[in-house]
Amino acid sequence: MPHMVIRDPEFRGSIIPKGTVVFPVLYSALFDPCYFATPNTFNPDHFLDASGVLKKNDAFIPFSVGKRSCLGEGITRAELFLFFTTFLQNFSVSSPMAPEDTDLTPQESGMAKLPPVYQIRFLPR
Ligand code: HEM
Repeated sequence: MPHMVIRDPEFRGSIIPKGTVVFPVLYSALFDPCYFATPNTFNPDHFLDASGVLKKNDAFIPFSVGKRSCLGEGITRAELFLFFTTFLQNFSVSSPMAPEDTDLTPQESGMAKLPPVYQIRFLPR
């Protein structure tokens, strides 16, 4: 989302004049190799410590940060939790292909990274 600076802040040695429109690029944090060992691959270890316990990753900011961060973050997190727990309680998920043969490389598409088309099998538990 575009934002406009309301003062003349200094950022990394440069003054950003009041009124300048700034586009925060969340991509630069969400794919930062300093915080994600393999930023371009599906890797749950990005969010687990050495013991397999969930850990907070400061660069995981899909809802942005600060005063104008997403107002819907709470409801979105709750919905995702309810959706996936209900879903996994009721279905077994598998792939008709061997995992190593499934290419999950995102297809670039302007503003977003879209997943490629692939098949998944859902079996009622
Ligand atoms: C996966 C789902 C969602 C993601 C990843 C997401 C992400 C974002 C991001 C990145 C922003 C911009 C923050 C900024 O400008 O710094 C934003 C703003 C906003 N989002 Fe979401 N959002 C999601 C779902 C929702 C939902 C479900 C709602 C409403 C129920 C919502 C309401 C808003 C509102 C009102 C803003 C503007 C906040 C402001 O400008 O003060 N979002 N969201």
